[in-house]
Amino acid sequence: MQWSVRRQSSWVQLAGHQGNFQLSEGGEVLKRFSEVEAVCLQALMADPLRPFVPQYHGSVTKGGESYIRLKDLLSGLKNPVIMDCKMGVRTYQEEELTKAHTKPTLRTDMYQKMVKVDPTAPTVEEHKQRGVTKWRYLQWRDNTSSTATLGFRIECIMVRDTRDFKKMLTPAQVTEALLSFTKSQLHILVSHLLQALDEALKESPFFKAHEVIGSSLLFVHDRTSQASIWMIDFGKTTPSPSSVQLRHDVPWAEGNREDGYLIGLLSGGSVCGQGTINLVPIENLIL
Ligand SMILES: O=P(O)(O)O[C@H]1[C@H](O)[C@@H](OP(=O)(O)O)[C@H](OP(=O)(O)O)[C@@H](OP(=O)(O)O)[C@H]1O
Ligand SMILES: Nc1ncnc2c1ncn2[C@@H]1O[C@H](COP(=O)(O)OP(=O)(O)O)[C@@H](O)[C@H]1O
Repeated sequence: MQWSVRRQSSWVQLAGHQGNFQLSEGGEVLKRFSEVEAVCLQALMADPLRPFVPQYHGSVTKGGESYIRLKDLLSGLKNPVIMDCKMGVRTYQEEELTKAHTKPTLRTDMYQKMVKVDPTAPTVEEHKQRGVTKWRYLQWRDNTSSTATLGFRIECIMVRDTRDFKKMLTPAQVTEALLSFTKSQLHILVSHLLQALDEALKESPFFKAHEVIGSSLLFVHDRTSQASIWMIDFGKTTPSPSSVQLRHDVPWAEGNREDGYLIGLLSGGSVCGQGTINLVPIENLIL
């Protein structure tokens, strides 16, 4: 996942794969087609979670590429503030672990991403091979972020503001402005939206029957009364085996398929509720 901010007019892509999205007409975005994601979105359109999922309009082929058509969640917002939180206690599928054990493929790009963050993270052997398996990389990312402990991690926050900052002089002033602004929205997000989402998840046949891996909650507000939370990215969300009844609120152990989604929702809600937003280092706020 890149910490990228790409802007096409007012549209912003906070995270995710480069080149996966295209802005389309009529308040839609196009996301590179994935069968797994399309099947999930189709099912979600008839599920209690529908109000929390961008409207799905089927697929389209453009320039020889297939895309999923989604409602543009930023459409109509002048100065959106967006936060992408990746949910769950792990971001790799169990199949990735099996592959790492049985048929390991070494990824040089992931080794390089790892070394860039922490040159001491790879083992002696990984340094020698200049590669790590995808499972090893994703697990390392989970363990070195809040994913494994809190059940979610903040991928990126973006604040756009057209207020006049010219006379805002000191770092303290800027910090205070940012924090007070974000804080004032937390109340809305926590008390209303997170609770409503929690209730919808508990009612949802889709949620009961799916292992939700690597999916994000996209928080969007525009500093007015408009605030929303959206479930996005179902590229690694798959039906759980019929023999497994997922709870979503217990830790993962190999074979139990648990994703820990509700652990993340609960801890995210309590972090926000206490107003302790210092979980997000200031340098990660992109203006
Ligand atoms: O965020 P960083 O540390 O860059 O790592 C990324 C994210 O984990 C991506 O997950 P997501 O799409 O949920 O953000 C994952 O894509 P997958 O969805 O394919 O697992 C990428 O795997 P590769 O696409 O194999 O590189 C991996 O390189
Ligand atoms: N329907 C949407 N409307 C507006 N922005 C979106 C929408 N879906 C995704 N995005 C933006 O794109 C980013 C990456 O989305 P995601 O589905 O996670 O991509 P990937 O599968 O490549 O990881 C999000 O963080 C968000 O900023």
